Amino acid sequence: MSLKIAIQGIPGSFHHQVALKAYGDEAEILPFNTFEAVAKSISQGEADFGVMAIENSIAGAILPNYDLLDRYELFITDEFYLPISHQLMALPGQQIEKIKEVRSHPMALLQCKTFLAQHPNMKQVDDIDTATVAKRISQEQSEGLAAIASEIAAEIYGLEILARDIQTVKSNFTRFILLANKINPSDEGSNKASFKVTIKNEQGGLAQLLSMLAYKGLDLSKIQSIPVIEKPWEYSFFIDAVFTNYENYRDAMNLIQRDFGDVKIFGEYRSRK
Ligand SMILES: O=C(O)C(=O)C[C@]1(C(=O)O)C=C[C@@H](O)C=C1
Repeated sequence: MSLKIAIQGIPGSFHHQVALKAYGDEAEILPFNTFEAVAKSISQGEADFGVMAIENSIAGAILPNYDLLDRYELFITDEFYLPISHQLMALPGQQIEKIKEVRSHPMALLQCKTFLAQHPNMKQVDDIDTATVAKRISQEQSEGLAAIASEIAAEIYGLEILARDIQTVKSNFTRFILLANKINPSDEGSNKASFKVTIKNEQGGLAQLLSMLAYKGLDLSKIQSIPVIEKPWEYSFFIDAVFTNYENYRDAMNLIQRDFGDVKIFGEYRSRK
């Protein structure tokens, strides 16, 4: 029986590409319009796994997805870095000067900010995902409308590329997390963990926490503060850390719980960078 994989988006979207690369062409893809619906599908066990973008090298973190990970009690089983190239596409035969509106996923529009600033005649509109816009343009034969999406989306939906590689810098990556509603069955090769620490707001508290993590040999690849919504102006810290010694990493987790505050571990997996 093939695995059911929840994603936000349709064939041709970047999530769809990651799902096939990570789980194989045999996977059954469950497409959703929102990240929240993806999280719900995984937590209820409808999907075996899910794919969720968490961070892009140009546009930064997708903050609401940290909250979904936490609120739906999901676990990170792996990560995936996809190189992202964006193409401006429209119906065949359209001229770039005649494009009045460009639609895409908000993260994709952000990654093409410099190009879009050079084309002020194009009104920018957020949409569900990159490929959905390409599909709609094709189905409705919309003139004067362009999508920002992948080359694969242009091929699938029969659109013509009007401008290539329009992301602000050529080397552009999105980090995706692979999610399940159960913890990773202990992977001997784990050398990375994602966890949330909620500490009291005391002078030097965060500095001491970071020193302890460094002392225990944890190399932080990301730290993201997220508001604790029940307590205005208090924050949790979502941390990704790489380690070489599993025992030292476990010690660090125990020390956080003993001396600093609450720690919630989202997953231990292999670093793919
Ligand atoms: O719209 C898509 O194709 C997506 O897969 C979404 C998404 C994102 O959520 O960041 C994925 C990768 C790119 O960073 C741009 C958009």
